[in-house]
Amino acid sequence: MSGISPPGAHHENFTAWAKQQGVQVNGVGPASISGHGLGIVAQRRIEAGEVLCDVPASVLLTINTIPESFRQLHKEITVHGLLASFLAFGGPDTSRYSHWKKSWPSMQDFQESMPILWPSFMRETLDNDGNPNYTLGRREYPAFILPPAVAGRWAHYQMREFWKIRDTAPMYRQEKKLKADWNVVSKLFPDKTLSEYTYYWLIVNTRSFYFEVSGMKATQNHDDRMVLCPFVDYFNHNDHGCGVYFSVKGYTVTSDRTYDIGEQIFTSYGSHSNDFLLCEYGFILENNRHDCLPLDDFFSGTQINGYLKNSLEKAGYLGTYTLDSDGVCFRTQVAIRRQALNTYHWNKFVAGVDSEDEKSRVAAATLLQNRVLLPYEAEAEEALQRLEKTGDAIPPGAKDTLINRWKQIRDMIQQALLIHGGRRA
Ligand SMILES: C[S@@+](CC[C@H](N)C(=O)[O-])C[C@H]1O[C@@H](n2cnc3c(N)ncnc32)[C@H](O)[C@@H]1O
Repeated sequence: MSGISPPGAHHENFTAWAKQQGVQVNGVGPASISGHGLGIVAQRRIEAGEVLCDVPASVLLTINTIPESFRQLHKEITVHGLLASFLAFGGPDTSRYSHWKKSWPSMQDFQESMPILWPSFMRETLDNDGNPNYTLGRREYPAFILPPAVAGRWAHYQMREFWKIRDTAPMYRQEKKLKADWNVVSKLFPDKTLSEYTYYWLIVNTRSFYFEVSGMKATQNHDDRMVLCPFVDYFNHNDHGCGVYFSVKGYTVTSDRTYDIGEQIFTSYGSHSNDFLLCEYGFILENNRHDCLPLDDFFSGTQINGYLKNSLEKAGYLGTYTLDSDGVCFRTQVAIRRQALNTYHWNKFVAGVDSEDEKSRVAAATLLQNRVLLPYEAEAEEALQRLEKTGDAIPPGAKDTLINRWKQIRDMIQQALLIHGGRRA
């Protein structure tokens, strides 16, 4: 099949090692797949419901696999941070994993794909020529080239309140987590560099699986119940994919449908939007049934008056506003109508009474268009224009991904403008 080639010696060695450790592999194997790094392909026709691989718990890398003496050095650290520290600085105790380590992507791969590693100017406003610009001219319109749902910044004048980075944005939460972990680890290994640590931290970020093992505190953060699972970490993600099941015995991957020989087989990492996938895994899907855009910023801070906000809260409709290929969600419709309609009509809408007259419908559609959809569309148009002009300071992989992502965002918004009556096809 086009774009699929043999994986190379490191991966053959790793697969042989994994099998020696008790990993059972059935009718599938790793391959190099263009645009996907390594992935898993069918080596024969696969039927639905077949077990494709089975990884015994004894082979997993968990906090319990890490020698007690190494673990004890790290007093307060996340499981993520500890696994990364062990892989980076665990010395001879990690030699068992040498074949596995050689099967992983390089730091350069991460620099191309992971927003957290992209050059810092990419977080700044770009001027009309696509150059970083910290002091915009009066006639210039600013643009941020990282999507708001990744970096938490907006350039559109209506969203200036969010000009400053929101520390709740996914990329900044990720940075905060890395910084906190490195704060612990750098004191234990003062001669090591942040770059060495970051590489393994991102390996754990992009390749770990949810698991519960004894020794994890009951209070352990749900997001931090993670382990590394050899071979299963070769599977790439799709919005439909094979089931990955865990039990105390280990992990099993079972085929969700039939596959032809040479076809790539995916698992699903979860119901993630493309902005989430970009931030956490460094890629986006061309078609993603879970894709959506959060709209909460349009109803936060001074975007909405306190009284209306309180009534939304009382009614259980404050926050979690989204837009997807079907338009804006019902919660968003409720929040818009809280601002566009009087309380009587709003209460009727919330109660599901279909009493909306033409005047109310137009008022809600206009507000949605002017407050949310047009500013978001302008954000996308400006980002795309600047991106087209940026030179080679942006890693080529990053530029392609961002252009594709902003186009998806723009398409979703334009679709919503059609659905909600703001624009004709
Ligand atoms: C668990 S690993 C999967 C194996 C990985 N492709 C490799 O080369 O080792 C997760 C990483 O694979 C890549 N990936 C997963 N699904 C992808 C997809 N649908 N398209 C492109 N890259 C994908 C991303 O780089 C992601 O961070």
